[in-house]
Amino acid sequence: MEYQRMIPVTIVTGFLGSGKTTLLSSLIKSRQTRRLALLINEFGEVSIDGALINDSVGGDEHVRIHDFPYGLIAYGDDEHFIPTMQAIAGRRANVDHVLIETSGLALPTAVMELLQTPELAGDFILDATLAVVDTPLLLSDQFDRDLSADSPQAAVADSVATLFEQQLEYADVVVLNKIDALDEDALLLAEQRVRDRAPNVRFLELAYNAQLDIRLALGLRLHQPTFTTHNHRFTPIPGSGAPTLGSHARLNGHAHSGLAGHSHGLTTHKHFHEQDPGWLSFVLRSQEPQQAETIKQALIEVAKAEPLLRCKGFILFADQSVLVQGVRTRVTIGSDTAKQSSKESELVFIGYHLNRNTVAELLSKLTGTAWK
Ligand SMILES: Nc1nc2c(ncn2[C@@H]2O[C@H](COP(=O)(O)OP(=O)(O)OP(=O)(O)O)[C@@H](O)[C@H]2O)c(=O)[nH]1
Repeated sequence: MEYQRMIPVTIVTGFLGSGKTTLLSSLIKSRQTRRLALLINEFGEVSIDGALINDSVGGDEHVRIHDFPYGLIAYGDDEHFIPTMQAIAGRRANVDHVLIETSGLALPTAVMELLQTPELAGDFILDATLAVVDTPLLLSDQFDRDLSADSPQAAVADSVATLFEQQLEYADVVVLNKIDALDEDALLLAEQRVRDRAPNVRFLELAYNAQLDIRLALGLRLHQPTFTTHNHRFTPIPGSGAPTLGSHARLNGHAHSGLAGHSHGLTTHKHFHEQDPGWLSFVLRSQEPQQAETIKQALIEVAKAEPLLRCKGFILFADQSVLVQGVRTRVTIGSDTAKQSSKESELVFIGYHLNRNTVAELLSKLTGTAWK
């Protein structure tokens, strides 16, 4: 039988808004000669990430994007994942690496399992699973449980913490992101918090401005059958100027052997998070032009008042549509403008038991414009 090269797959996971798409965009820019296929999965019904990555690709024929809105990649009810992967396998001569961005509410296990099914196992091999962490949120206890009361807020915190911990648990590599304003002590504390939650993580990497050296992200071969027990070493990026974490020595010596696959009992795990009906996403639209500062403050107020974890989309100002990104109460109005002119603002909201009418009313009141 003719030998067929297995195509390596990297899964990029991480909680809502941790910076997966931004990180992938920067990886694409540093791809050099690698030919990439990207599968982008979002929880919301409107694909924002796919559009942003498409902008980064800018017509590069060696990078192909496959968009999966609706957030349910790799579940039984997703009929596109296996055919898409098979089509990628069909053009294997032109694909060096597959990157899969899961939705911020997904565990990577569903994808990991599917890679082992008969339809895909002969063509793909898991390279590594990366979990991207919003480090400032980790440091401000936003992924901690609220043990103080049996309240709706505690339920949100509990659901967030569970998901966050499990994303870390299944990761080979944890990427500390959004660290541009953090000092060494803060980084060490963040490392400790990750290790407390996920002692088996093999690598911890630092992404300044959502940039990761591509050699630390792709081609890690952490799941190759030929791997035998060995020590890992952390090698600082040459010339990057990035400080190393003081305790990187502890990253060495995490022993694994044989197949080196995850021993997390994948088949027994119920992927309940994406099926947890508490997590909701909806889109609100407005036809009236918005004011930048007003909409920004309004979104911050909504995030303070309601269980809103993420919002993103394009806002129509007087003469153009501009990207808006909200991660909890941190809202930024970007410099990116929509490629296609739009006659309305369109925002995706994601939250836990988030009420659409309440958000629409609040946003309408705070902006003095109709949102529905
Ligand atoms: N300051 C700073 N902001 C960042 C960094 N990485 C990402 N962001 C911002 O964080 C927000 C969310 O980034 P995304 O890349 O869309 O996050 P995501 O994980 O893909 O989000 P979801 O797909 O919705 O889960 C955006 O406003 C980014 O500009 C970083 O390293 N530093």
